[in-house]
Amino acid sequence: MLADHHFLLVSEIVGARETEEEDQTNKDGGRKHNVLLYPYAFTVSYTERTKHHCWRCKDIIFHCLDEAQCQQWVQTINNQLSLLSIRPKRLLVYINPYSGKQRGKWIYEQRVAPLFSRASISTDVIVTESANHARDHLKTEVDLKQCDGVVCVGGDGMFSEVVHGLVSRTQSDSRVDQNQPNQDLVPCALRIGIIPAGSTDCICYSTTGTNDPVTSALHIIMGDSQPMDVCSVHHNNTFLRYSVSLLGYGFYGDVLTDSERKRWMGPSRYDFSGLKTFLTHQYYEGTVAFLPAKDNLGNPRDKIKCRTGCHICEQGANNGQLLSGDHVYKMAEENSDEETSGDGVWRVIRGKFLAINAACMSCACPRSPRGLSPYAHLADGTTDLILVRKASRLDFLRHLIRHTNKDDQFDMSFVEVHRVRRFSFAPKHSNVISEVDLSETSGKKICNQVCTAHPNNDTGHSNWNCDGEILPHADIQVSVHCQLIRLFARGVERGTTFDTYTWSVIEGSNLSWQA
Ligand SMILES: CCCCCCCCCCCCC/C=C/[C@@H](O)[C@H](COP(=O)(O)O)NC(C)=O
Ligand SMILES: Nc1ncnc2c1ncn2[C@@H]1O[C@H](COP(=O)(O)OP(=O)(O)O)[C@@H](O)[C@H]1O
Ligand SMILES: [Ca+2]
Repeated sequence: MLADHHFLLVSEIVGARETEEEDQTNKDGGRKHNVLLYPYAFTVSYTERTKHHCWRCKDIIFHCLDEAQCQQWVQTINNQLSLLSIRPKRLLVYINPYSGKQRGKWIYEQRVAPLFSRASISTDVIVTESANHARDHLKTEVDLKQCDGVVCVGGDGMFSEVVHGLVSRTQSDSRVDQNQPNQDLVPCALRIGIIPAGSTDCICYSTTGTNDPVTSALHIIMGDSQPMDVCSVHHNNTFLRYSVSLLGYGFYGDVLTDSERKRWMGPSRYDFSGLKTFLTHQYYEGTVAFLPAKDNLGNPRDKIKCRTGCHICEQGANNGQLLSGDHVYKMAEENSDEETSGDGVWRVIRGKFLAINAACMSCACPRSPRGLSPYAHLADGTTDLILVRKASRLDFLRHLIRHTNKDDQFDMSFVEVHRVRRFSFAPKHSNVISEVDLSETSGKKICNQVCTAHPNNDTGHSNWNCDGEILPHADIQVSVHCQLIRLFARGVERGTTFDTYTWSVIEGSNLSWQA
């Protein structure tokens, strides 16, 4: 072999192959003498980090004296890779051809499939024909033992379909009843990969640090694994949906409701509906009850970001956030003497809100690079509950704009934020008796609220935006299920000076990180 040195970690190699003739002359053009001295060559593809959390697949060509040596190198490298059991070998791929700018199929075929084939991954590809095609296929038809993971090509809605399919299938295979709000759910065995091709791509961005299809494909190939929390949403004792990113009532619910009628506009429908909803300036009255998270999981303003190998998420998993163990929890009215920082005390807040948002992860996306709750964690078993009370248009605008820059959107008198394990909401004008009782085992009614019957149930209510789907009920109960699913991702890697600083504060030592 030629003495041109390259160090490659096996764990960062995508695959090896004998170099095609055109590659030898094109890519290795500057080294024509190599071809004469060493006529045989093989190419090793590997991942390289570039800017802004993006990864690229690079090639190195190695030259050999004889063909047998060349083949042996290729075989040895690929054998080593096949021993890495964390890497997927068979994937089930769902493509939503209508996501975002309708480029999902092109993105997959042109940018992702060639990488999978380099990594010797075999795929079953399904282009969906209607909404819920992927969900129902996973729920009933697929033999899950026949693949090592599921990949969705699309936006947050498509990811949500795959989560619903996999989580529901796992529960029904284990005979677990999803309708019980207190039920501990069985974690899904298969990992999920997201190839971003949607309108918001918040889940991909929050778990990889970017919305780049090639980066996501490389995380899948490397067999990365990132556990993630899932919220279950119930109305009384009926299961409604799961949520992994944003549950938003008021502003984000209204933006979504309006934007659904404008799907033809593509991703810019959210800007249009966002402006319209902002100008409408509607507020909603209701009662929020929540169970705060344990103190060791930090708080939404502690400036500790969730990063690869996050210690807060590790604590969350160790806390044993089993929902069925909640019987010791009791109830405290707001402003009561009850110790509210300790675990186990429900709090109740009544008011008029412009928005009620629960962010189970940062919800960072290209529109808001720090996200709705910049210090929320992917896998700690909690969600950050953000209450935006009635305020002037100008103040609300200042709050919204802060999502797009570096200023603290929570540092405003009408905004409060709590890290919670469970919460519930009851709108004021409801024609049902809203019974917010999440703790069946306690035998105590946590919050009983008899609301005034309203003649027209359509007025005075917003809708919940549940990861981009509109929920049919305003009064809901939400529980966070710690680390219920896993993604082919590793969380956002450290890299900036600020992150390194935060890290050293947590660890009490000066650890640095090379990106
Ligand atoms: C005046 C300036 C206002 C700017 C405010 C910017 C805040 C943006 C925060 C966005 C948080 C998005 C959370 C993710 C939601 C997705 O699940 C959902 C569905 O995304 P999808 O259509 O499936 O890609 N998208 C929306 C916008 O509701
Ligand atoms: N073939 C299809 N035809 C119509 N709708 C589909 C199809 N496949 C998936 N969907 C639905 O399209 C919606 C939006 O998908 P998503 O991938 O999130 O795109 P976007 O980010 O643009 O909203 C989801 O609710 C999903 O269930
Ligand atoms: Ca979380």
